[in-house]
Amino acid sequence: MDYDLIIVRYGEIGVKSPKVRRRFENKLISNIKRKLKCEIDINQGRVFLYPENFNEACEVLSKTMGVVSFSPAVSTETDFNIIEETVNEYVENLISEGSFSKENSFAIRCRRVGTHEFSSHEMAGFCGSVVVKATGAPVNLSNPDFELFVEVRDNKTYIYHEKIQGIGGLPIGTQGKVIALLSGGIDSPVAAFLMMKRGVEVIALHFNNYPYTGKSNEKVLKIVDKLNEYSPTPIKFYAAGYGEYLKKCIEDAPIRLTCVLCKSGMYRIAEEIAEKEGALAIVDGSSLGQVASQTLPNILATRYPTSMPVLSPLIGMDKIEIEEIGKKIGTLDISILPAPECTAVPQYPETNAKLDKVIEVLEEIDFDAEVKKIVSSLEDGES
Ligand SMILES: Nc1ncnc2c1ncn2[C@@H]1O[C@H](COP(=O)(O)OP(=O)(O)OP(=O)(O)O)[C@@H](O)[C@H]1O
Repeated sequence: MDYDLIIVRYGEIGVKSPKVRRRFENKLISNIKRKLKCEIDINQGRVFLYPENFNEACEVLSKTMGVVSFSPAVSTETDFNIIEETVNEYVENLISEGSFSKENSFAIRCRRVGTHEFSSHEMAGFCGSVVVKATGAPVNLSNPDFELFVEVRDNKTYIYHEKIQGIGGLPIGTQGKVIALLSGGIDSPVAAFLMMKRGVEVIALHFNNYPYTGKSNEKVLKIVDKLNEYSPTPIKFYAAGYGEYLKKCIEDAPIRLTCVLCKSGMYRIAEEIAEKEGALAIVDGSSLGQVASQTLPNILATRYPTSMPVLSPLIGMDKIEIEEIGKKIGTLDISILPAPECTAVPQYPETNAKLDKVIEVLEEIDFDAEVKKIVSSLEDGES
């Protein structure tokens, strides 16, 4: 099919006040433009894209936050004779591509914006009769095999047959920045993705537990690369060397508390980076009860030293639900690549941490000084 343009629909942006809406629309357009060189118009709640390569454009739109659905379309003038010609040509192309035949029942779905001497119902009836005349296919308005969409907007009319689903959400960059704790496991990439979908710019922070895990950051960098497919700009990546701090926790604190102290340190360091980067929250992949560190007492104890909000978008999800999202967005395949387990995890990790005891231990290990040390030696850079 020789398309002229792609019609892009966005959802929640449409219900904002005009000022906010304009800002969100501009962000959506600039995000698309960062990934795709093409002319873009915006009009009456729709974005119109005029790409050179339609496959590439569809690929970009399917990974752009804020896009609810999109349709490659042909455009024509709002004139019955020209519409008849265009519908005939469109249907001919569909038949030769094998996507429609006279055996398929069909319906015309018409929308109309502007002032015209016909109703959308009349236009649908007209286009339906054109298709019947050309193909002999039966009309079925309630349960058709095939739908052809005719969208009349003032003096322009658009014809398309596909509504390709996008991710939805809000354009990245409309909701500020967060620091996402990215482990290389299954959950944290999904958590980061869900926050990106709500319009935040994510800065990734990984803790390298070497020598208690492998030395390489390769796996987590692959995950960042995958998340980059959904981001208009490359995600900034920080890697913190965490082995020395873990050694201190193991040697100088009750062994059962290692995971609690490990997580507390992550949040505190994330908070320091957030302040430097102008981020207003921390995101992690906690899911209640999934592992020892994710019980309610431990969540309270680990977050205590941090005053910044820690957002856990997976907190109420089951592992299967999380894995399904990971699969859909392409991070799961990377997350399940083999990697050494962390050997700093004690045999019996604390699942019922007592806050006053944790506070006491944090003082004993001079937590703040440890955090400072790690922050000052951070490696940062774009992934
Ligand atoms: N090495 C790490 N670097 C950065 N963040 C981490 C690291 N380890 C854990 N986290 C953060 O803490 C969250 C909870 O980690 P935990 O190890 O308790 O659970 P998990 O189910 O193994 O998480 P994941 O599947 O994301 O690895 C992770 O989702 C992630 O956000």
